[in-house]
Amino acid sequence: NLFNHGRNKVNLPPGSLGWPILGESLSLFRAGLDGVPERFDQERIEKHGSPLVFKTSLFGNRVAVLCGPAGNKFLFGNENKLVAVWWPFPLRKLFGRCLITAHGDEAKWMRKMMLSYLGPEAFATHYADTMDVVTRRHIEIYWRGKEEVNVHQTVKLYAFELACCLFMSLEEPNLVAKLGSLFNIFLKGITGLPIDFPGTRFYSSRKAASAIRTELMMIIKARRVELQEGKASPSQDLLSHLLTSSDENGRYLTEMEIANNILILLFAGHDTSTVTITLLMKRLSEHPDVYDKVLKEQLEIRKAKEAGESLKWEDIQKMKYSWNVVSEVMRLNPPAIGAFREALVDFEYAGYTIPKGWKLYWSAAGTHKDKTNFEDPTRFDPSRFEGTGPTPFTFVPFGGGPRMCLGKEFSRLEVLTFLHNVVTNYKWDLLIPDEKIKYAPMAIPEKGLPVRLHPHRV
Ligand code: HEM
Repeated sequence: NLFNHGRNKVNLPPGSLGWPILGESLSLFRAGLDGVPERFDQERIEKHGSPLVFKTSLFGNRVAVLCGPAGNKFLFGNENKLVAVWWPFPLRKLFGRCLITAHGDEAKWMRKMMLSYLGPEAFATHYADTMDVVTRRHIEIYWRGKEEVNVHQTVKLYAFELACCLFMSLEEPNLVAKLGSLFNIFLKGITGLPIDFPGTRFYSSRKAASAIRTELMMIIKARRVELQEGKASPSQDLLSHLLTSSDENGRYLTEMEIANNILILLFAGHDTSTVTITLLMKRLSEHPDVYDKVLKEQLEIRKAKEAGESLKWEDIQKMKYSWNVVSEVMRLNPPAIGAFREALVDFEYAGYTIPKGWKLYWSAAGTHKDKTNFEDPTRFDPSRFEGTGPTPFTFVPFGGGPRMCLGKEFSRLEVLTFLHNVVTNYKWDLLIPDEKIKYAPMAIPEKGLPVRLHPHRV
């Protein structure tokens, strides 16, 4: 143990460990609530004079924050060697055995299995149509004929319905609504303190997670029977795929592991996509010139299709300008502000020692708002993504390396399909101009972005 060597004093990174137990967690929360999570990094880099790394303490853990592209590259490149993915306790406890708590070969296997359903090929062959159909249905039910819409609330519903449909072929409105309301209770306990007795958020969240698991287990068991009887197909959706795929030793996921993995996908894909679409609509309304260019690109795609024909994989590939706009939205407000790793061994970084067991943090918010990576970093400017785009490891909304976001492609398709359908139908005004964005821990406009809709005249 490094700390027992009186003679070899360990050279820890500069920084403060703050208060006992709480550490500097409150500063991080406060920076988020003020809408500037990057302030946490910026203040410490300035104070301690190291642009590369500083130490802090968060949620009872000693943490080294590795800053900027060099830190991102180091952490993404050393997964399973010097570091391994790590999530704070409430998450690990609530999700049980699944991808985010698995490491090494097991994590690789689970990722591969899920990716074969979330990657571009699956989209192209299995569900491009379905995604567009579900999106149009959502617009018909929740947007058509309305003068005003609360974007965040409505899109939340959309993301959940879409995931239920594509992951489990679940469309029965009452069951989706029941799962949705349980899921919202579940989400509230994920980032709070893990205090577990009746009345606390964590307790309600744990109860909601177990009620969702019970529902999922019923769906999984029913599907297993349908598959055995030939009434469902192995490639029908993610659920069938997980039930019928094994590793090279013939190991299948248990039903509980399948339920936990579906829960993690619902969680990881829910607020992230919702936030991206909500802030995209905010920026498009604030920048009419950008809106016009996006509309032009989307109308060209629409015009090349028959009336009512669904979007195809090739159409999504043509949405280049639109994707630059989405990227700039995620640069300014990364839906996930960063993520953690754990040190597997003692190692050196930038001349400092990081002891085994310490946690490490990479910060998308800090990297994206640093003027050494992006000129005039608070200005909204999609042209940054033209040509070769940002330099490697400076734009990291999805992380990188072996634990990069598994839903990167899925969310690209989801956001662009939604964007296509919303801009070709509407222009909109913000009912609260300059609505403040706060992070708790994900970015949301304070009142959920109420907008007034103006349907295009046809
Ligand atoms: C705009 C949308 C999204 C953003 C910005 C985003 C961002 C991220 C980030 C930053 C991570 C952590 C990577 C790390 O630890 O280094 C992550 C992990 C993950 N994401 Fe996403 N995500 C998005 C959408 C989705 C969607 C739609 C899904 C599922 C369909 C998904 C599934 C996952 C999973 C399963 C992980 C854990 C991967 C692992 O530990 O191996 N994400 N995401």
